[in-house]
Amino acid sequence: MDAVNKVINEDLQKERDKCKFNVAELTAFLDGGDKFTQKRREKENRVFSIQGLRDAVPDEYMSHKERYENAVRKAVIMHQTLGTLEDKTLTEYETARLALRATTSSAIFKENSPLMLHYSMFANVIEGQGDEKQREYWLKKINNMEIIGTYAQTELGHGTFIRGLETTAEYDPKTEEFVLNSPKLTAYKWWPGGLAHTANHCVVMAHTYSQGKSCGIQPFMVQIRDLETNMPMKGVKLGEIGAKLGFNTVNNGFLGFENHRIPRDRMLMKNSQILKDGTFISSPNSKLTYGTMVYIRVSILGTMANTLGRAVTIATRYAAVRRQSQPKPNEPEPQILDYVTQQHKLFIGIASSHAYYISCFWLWTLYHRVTKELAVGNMDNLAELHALACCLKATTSADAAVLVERCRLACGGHGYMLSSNLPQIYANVTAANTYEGENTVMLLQTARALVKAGMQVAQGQKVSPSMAYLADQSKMAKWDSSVDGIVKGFQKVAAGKVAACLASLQRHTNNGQSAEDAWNLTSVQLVAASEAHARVILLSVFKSEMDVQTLTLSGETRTVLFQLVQLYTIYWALEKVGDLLLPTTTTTYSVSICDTAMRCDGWMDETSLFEKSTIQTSARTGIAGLVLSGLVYDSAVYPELVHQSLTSWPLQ
Ligand SMILES: CC(C)(COP(=O)(O)OP(=O)(O)OC[C@H]1O[C@@H](n2cnc3c(N)ncnc32)[C@H](O)[C@@H]1OP(=O)(O)O)[C@@H](O)C(=O)NCCC(=O)NCCSC(=O)CCCC(=O)O
Ligand SMILES: Cc1cc2nc3c(=O)[nH]c(=O)nc-3n(C[C@H](O)[C@H](O)[C@H](O)COP(=O)(O)OP(=O)(O)OC[C@H]3O[C@@H](n4cnc5c(N)ncnc54)[C@H](O)[C@@H]3O)c2cc1C
Repeated sequence: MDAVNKVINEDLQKERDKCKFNVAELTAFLDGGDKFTQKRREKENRVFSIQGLRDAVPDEYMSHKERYENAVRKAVIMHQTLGTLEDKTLTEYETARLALRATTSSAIFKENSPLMLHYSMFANVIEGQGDEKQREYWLKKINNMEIIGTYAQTELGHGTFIRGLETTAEYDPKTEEFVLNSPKLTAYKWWPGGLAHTANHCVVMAHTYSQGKSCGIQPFMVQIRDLETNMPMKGVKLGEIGAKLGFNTVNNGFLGFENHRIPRDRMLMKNSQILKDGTFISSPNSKLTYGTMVYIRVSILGTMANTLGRAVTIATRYAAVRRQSQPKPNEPEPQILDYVTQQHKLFIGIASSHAYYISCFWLWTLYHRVTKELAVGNMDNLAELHALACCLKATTSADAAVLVERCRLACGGHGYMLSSNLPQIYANVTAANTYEGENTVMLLQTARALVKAGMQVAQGQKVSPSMAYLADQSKMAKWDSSVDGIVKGFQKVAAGKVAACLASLQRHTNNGQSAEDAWNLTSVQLVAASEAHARVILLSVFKSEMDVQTLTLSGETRTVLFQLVQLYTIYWALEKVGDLLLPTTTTTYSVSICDTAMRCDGWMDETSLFEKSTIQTSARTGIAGLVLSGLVYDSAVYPELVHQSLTSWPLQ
């Protein structure tokens, strides 16, 4: 340890010495307690002490094939090292929490492991979709690595639209088998990780038919390669999809079927069944088939916390050791960390990473509760979980990608070097904007739930807890610049946007548009409403969970954590200041600006501005007026926000 300390850069050491809180306490807080920090370290020490996991040559100097082989080699060592560490004494929540923090894999694979999908979606889909017998049979093989699997859903022609999948599984009662086919090129599975050369089994989502009728999309366990030779099974076509921005060691592949037969019991039958004679028994809720995606969307919040945490750690350390320019003559060049603009770039990354951890733990708790409810047939909270997972997955992955790129830029030229690892981290993080549900599509899913909730509020009905604030708007006091006050402001913004969406949908349908066209015409606002809702959740959960969870921490640690909460909140208040300063009462702006098409319960309806080109000029003038009146309306708030942001960002 002494030897290591001696080579630590002097500036970095000075920064560390300035720390006013107990680092071990904060670490244990994030891990969920000392016991878990210890478990995590044990895992890390085992992995990091293995010489064979260090690359002799940097990945980027290897050929594509060498990189893949090197990744497989390391994945095998990782499994041999960690495979036995499963701790039966932990609850599901604790295991998930530990897995979130113990991300040894990201230190070993720059572009992820070829077994990534085996551990995540493949194992989870058997857990969630298999009946008891199937779970018992397959999970043992999965845990022992007797088989290696992946999750094959996306096709060349369809990723988002699952109901449009073209792979078919037709039941043949004579042989009690399903016959799998890829009728067209667009029906080929395209993207699954590990499919190209690694996996010998996969769960295939296929459009299922029995007795000449569609039984919807169902999951099937399919052996795709011979376990001895690793060659494709009869009627199976496999290959690699090609080079990508990142994920190059994940071995993403394609898969096609030609009359490939599998036994009846390979359909995962926890939710839907096909009996021997071909009778189809449908799931109590067709969306249960999509359960694995919900699981991964929840875990993506943790992935974003870790990934952003890595990037901002690299960039902040760099900012401590890098010196540049000479603002004061005859004085040494300052550390770039002393520039407030540099702090502005980096500290929001630190705050966001913490916000995502906290939100992820919170969402896991809901996930585990809903999973338990589903096990006893209670579907009441599935829609809320889905709506939260979608918008939080989309918002955190979009923000994390922006912030990681900002970290890269904050390292100047060195951030452009692969040796900084920031380009690879960016490639990983930006992928999350697309995989597991493309972000716009995810936001539109949450928007569906928001629109429903908005209509329920209008009819005086109760809505789900995370959307209850939509009903409280009239009672709500004016927002202010405290953290809780800003959360209220964001609730007003989201409620206003939802109301504007409802009005726009109504107007379009009144004008004779179909519900689908009205939805499409309103979709830019729907996405904005959904994002605003996600901001409400992220801000309010960060604050409220911190309030409760930090009670036992020392004053110094609490202080720094609440500085992060404050920083995160003020940052987003300033980012969305236009939204926050728009007046939310009908009295602040009037019909005369550009007629009722522009307003909805006092909220500006942006679509109508674009649509009504004839009134665009007057509408623009109107916006200026609105913003001005907004400033008057909240004149006390804005300067205070700016002041607070400037004084609280440079954390001690
Ligand atoms: C776009 C949607 C969400 C819905 O599409 P749709 O065809 O309009 O759906 P629908 O059948 O009409 O249903 C709409 C209805 O279904 C509900 N719903 C949709 N998904 C869920 C869910 N998971 N849980 C609970 N409910 C769900 C929606 O809320 C709608 O409900 P509503 O009608 O409003 O009451 C869906 O098809 C979807 O999830 N698409 C995204 C595909 C995706 O995520 N693929 C992931 C592939 S695997 C992968 O990327 C691995 C990456 C690697 C890694 O993880 O590391
Ligand atoms: C790195 C990576 C790993 C992956 N791993 C796997 C895997 O292991 N297994 C697997 O099955 N899949 C995997 N995928 C596939 C991934 O899940 C899909 O790419 C994703 O679901 C998006 O689908 P798509 O590619 O068809 O995009 P599209 O749906 O074609 O999206 C293209 C554009 O169309 C827009 N769009 C589409 N539909 C709508 C709509 N209804 N309303 C508004 N806009 C819309 C989108 O917003 C987007 O801008 C992976 C993808 C990546 C990038």
